[in-house]
Amino acid sequence: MVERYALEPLKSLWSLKKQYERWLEVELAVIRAYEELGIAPKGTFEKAQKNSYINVEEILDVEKTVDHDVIAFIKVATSKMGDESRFFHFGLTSSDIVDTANSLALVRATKIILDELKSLYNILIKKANEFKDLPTIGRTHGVHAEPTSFGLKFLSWGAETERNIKRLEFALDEISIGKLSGAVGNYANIDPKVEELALSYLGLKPTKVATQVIPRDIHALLIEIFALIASGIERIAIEIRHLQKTETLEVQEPFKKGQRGSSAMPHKKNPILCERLTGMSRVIRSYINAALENVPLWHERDISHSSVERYMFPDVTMTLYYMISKTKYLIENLFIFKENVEKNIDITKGLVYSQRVLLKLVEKGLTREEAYKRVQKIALQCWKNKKSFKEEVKKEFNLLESEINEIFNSNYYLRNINYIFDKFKSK
Ligand SMILES: O=C(O)C[C@H](Nc1ncnc2c1ncn2[C@@H]1O[C@H](COP(=O)(O)O)[C@@H](O)[C@H]1O)C(=O)O
Repeated sequence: MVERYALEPLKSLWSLKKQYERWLEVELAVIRAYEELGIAPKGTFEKAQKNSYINVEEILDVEKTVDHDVIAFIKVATSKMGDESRFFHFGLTSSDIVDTANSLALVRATKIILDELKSLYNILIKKANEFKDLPTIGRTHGVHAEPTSFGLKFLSWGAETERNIKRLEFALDEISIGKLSGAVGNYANIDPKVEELALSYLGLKPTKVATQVIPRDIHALLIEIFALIASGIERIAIEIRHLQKTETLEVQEPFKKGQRGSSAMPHKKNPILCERLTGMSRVIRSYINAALENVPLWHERDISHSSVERYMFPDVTMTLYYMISKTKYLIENLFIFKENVEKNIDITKGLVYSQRVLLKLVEKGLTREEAYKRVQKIALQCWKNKKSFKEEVKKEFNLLESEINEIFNSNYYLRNINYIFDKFKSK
């Protein structure tokens, strides 16, 4: 992970020290279960907990010799224990510890991300309501289409965030599993009751069917949903970048006191945060492939997924957490230039009302084909000669002044906006 983007509390969650502490948490939960089930003598858990020892440097030093990270951990963790060490890692394989501890880390990281996502959702919905009644030009293919509500942009992002919250809650439930079923996942050397009880202490459920590891499709889904969330944020960032173009200037991302836009051009305020969010989204999406390639492992497992996950889990969760936090700041502090929003509706001199002219003529008895041809003809002339479409419509068609004014009115396009907002609320 790039230090520049590493935010607490996720940064320390992925430290090596915290990783060993989670491994110990799992090992101790198993000892507690052994004691509870009468397999280990009373007091074993308390002694094991008291005498367990973690020292990152010492573990790394032992690893240099044994070239096996879990074995190095076990050696150091039990180095100050007495007889209770007999129950440490008893009947377990390394991945019982690593995978269960990974689940703990992912559950904790996902809960932090979920809270942040819910907070972003609230900010988006607040902005949606604030700008619900502000007309803006809707653009399709980058070309002015028809007026719409400025608040609807925020509502659309909020609705997407709401879907992503539900998806992430599903993935969180799916990843809330551990496995303590031994070398090939068949409980040959461990009683399934130990797994059930130990995992319950950790707030996890047993994996329904495991090999030596928890199946990687479960992790892949989580990464895909993280990538979906990142892409949703990129959608927001791209909209803001487009709306911040000099020619458009409807919005501007926050620009702090003392901030400088360009080393060369002092006049500039660039959408640097939105561009960063766009780039980060690419990085997160790029992990989808690796996550999917982790799914087909050899036989009861191979360990090709492990190195991938050392990058992927911290990188994806930390980057996403950074992205959501910054998007909250971005939306809360976004400059919205209402005058430009309103002004831009009219830069095509009324062409954006062409459909309403067409429909009025059909209402008055023209065929659709005839009406389309006649409206398109004057619309294209107006486009070419930069003439007012409203004035040409007045000249060309026999319409009442009141009908013309009703047609060329951006507020008309907001007539169902409350319906849309209510429909969203009532889901
Ligand atoms: O309980 C066991 O250990 C069983 C063993 N399977 C293993 N399970 C978990 N870890 C293992 C396993 N094998 C190796 N290692 C150690 O994993 C580390 C992998 O390092 P990296 O590829 O850098 O992520 C690296 O430190 C490896 O030494 C098996 O033979 O099935």
